[in-house]
Amino acid sequence: MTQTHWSLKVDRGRQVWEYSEEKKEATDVDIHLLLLKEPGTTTPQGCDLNKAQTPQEAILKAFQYFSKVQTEDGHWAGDYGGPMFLLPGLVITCYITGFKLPESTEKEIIRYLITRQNPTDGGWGLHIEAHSDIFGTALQYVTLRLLGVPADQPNAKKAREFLHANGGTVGIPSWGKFWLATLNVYDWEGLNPIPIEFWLLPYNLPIAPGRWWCHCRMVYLPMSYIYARKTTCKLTDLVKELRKELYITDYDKINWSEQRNNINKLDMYNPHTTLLNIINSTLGAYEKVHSGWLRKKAIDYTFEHIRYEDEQTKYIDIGPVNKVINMLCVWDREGCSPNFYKHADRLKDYLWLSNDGMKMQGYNGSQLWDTAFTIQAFIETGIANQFPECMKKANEYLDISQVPNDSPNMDVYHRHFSKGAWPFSTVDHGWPISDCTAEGIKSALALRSLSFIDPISLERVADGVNVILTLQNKDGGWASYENKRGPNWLEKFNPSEVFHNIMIDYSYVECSAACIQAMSSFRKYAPSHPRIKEINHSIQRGVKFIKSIQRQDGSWIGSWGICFTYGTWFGIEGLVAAGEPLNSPNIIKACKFLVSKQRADGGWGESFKSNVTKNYVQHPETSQIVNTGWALLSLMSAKYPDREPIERGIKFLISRQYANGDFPQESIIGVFNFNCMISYSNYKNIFPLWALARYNNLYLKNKL
Ligand SMILES: CC(C)=CCC[C@@H](C)[C@H]1CC[C@@]2(C)[C@@H]3CC[C@H]4C(C)(C)[C@@H](O)CC[C@@]45C[C@@]35CC[C@]12C
Repeated sequence: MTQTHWSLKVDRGRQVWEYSEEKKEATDVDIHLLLLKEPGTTTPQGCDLNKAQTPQEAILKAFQYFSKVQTEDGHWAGDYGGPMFLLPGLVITCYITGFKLPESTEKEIIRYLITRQNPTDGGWGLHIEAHSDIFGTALQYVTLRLLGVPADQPNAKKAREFLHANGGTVGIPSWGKFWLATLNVYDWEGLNPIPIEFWLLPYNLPIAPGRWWCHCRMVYLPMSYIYARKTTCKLTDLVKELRKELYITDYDKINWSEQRNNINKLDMYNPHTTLLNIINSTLGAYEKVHSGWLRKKAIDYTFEHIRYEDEQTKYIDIGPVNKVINMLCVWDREGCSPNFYKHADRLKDYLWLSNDGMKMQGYNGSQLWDTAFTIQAFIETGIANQFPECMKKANEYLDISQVPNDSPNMDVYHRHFSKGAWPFSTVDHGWPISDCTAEGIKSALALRSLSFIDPISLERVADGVNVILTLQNKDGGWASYENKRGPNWLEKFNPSEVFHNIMIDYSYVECSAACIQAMSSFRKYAPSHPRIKEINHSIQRGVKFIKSIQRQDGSWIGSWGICFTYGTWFGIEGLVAAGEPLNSPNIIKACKFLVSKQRADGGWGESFKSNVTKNYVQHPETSQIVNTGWALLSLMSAKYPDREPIERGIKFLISRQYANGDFPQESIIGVFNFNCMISYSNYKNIFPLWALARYNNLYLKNKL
């Protein structure tokens, strides 16, 4: 019997890691997620340790194992960590507001930071696999110190040495400057202005915030509030010590206004444009003369939007960055009010425990996303009917996660329709996403092949299709949460230095292909639906868009996964689902591209540098099971005529499967804004299984 202090509690997708003083018996889910036993050695009921020899055995074992680590409420939970710039915001907010995290949580956070420290140079980077930089190192250093780690503790000392050897913290990117200024260890003069009056601009101006990508909008909303209010931590003894530790010169002698555009070269990925620098200087001058009346009006206005976002998401908020800044805003406005405590309670939704310690996730989980893919992979095996309880629970999760209504006063708060959409994580979060809605539709329809399922009605599926239809952009593609609302040149104002493409929501191959697939599937189930003409037309436009962004070499670049294998998987599946002939030049070229990237070990493996550089970069070590899964799914979807590369890929996957049916966790596989990587720990169980299932159906046709 395996014992644990920590156990995952779930409720309608909400995930909270609970600590108990006394050790309790660990569930299969806890053992799987916390790696409480050597990976590959656990045997939940029905699993054994006889390694699979054939594709069919591999499928059965993979299904059996993964079905046993489904949570009680029907979803698959996993680690959605990776970025290193999130946890510091949470800890700094707790410190400033005086909200004390439980000691058990603090201990696990410290363990995480120490585990993830670069042992060679003592720093941290933008994400767990990135090179060390100032953003990562200064923020983790501050976090350790706020959690009580003394300055002379070896890990802290080493981190400080890294900072000092690289010029100190003055050259931290703007989001780091923001957090340090709130903590009172960076002067507000050292920041370019974050003008709150912007929020009062009318929507018909192309630069109005309502046109920005929702993540950018929802981060700069509370940031501009805090900047306007200059919400700053008290000058405690620890703050005074940090002022000494972070810099190589005397804090009081730093020329702060000269630091506004000082970004360390280790951190720089997206340099400011000249236009942005000119605007920043102008805004700097405006700051000195701004109207007090207008500022107050803007502060009240932004707080009303912050409150709306909090209430619509039950205080989860759209993402980890605005989550904690909104919490700070509520504290600034109301002190430790009931709303402040609603925020504090939802911090738990972002804190994820794993074998490396406790981190802040990039979202409140990836529940719906992972569950929708799992359902589709399971159905494609042809043996889902042997797992009725698992499939029924997955269907229930899908059912309760569909967003029931539009948000109130959508226009005022710049929200898109959400009735009928699926979110990425939970219904409480509720922000609709194009491709999550698409995967929700695809999996809801796929479940209809199982006689024991009480399926989601076609009316409700049509509500999802409606959201997709409304989200199609003028270019024929689909963006992530909303339509593309602003011009491309808005990107010239991107102030973030570390991310690409944050200003507006662009059309992506992933989102577009998923929407095409969902509508193609829907028209099979509802061929005489009143909107069928509209759907057909939308699919055609989508196909044109996908073809228009295919690269010369036949690939598509991925924006949310690493990288070309991910994008190309979507590109091919989208075209095939729409009915594109398999001998079309687009499909042939895409397959050729994939085959040209196959490695000697039979698999495919990309480095995260593919995303960063926007060119295919082979993984420095070996093939990766998830990249291999995507490449194989693509080739088989296109019915690639040569079976040999496919067989080599399948052999590679089987060779990597553990004897118990689980698969190893390899390199990080997700990404956002080209430069920051994010973990999808369930992908290792989903995509190899899905590829094996397709292989069996295509070539072996063996009943399992
Ligand atoms: C505001 C910034 C720059 C940082 C905060 C992080 C978030 C922007 C991103 C963290 C999770 C992301 C990646 C989110 C996750 C799901 C994807 C997707 C797989 C559904 C994809 O296909 C569409 C875009 C995603 C919603 C994502 C957007 C960006 C994040 C929220």
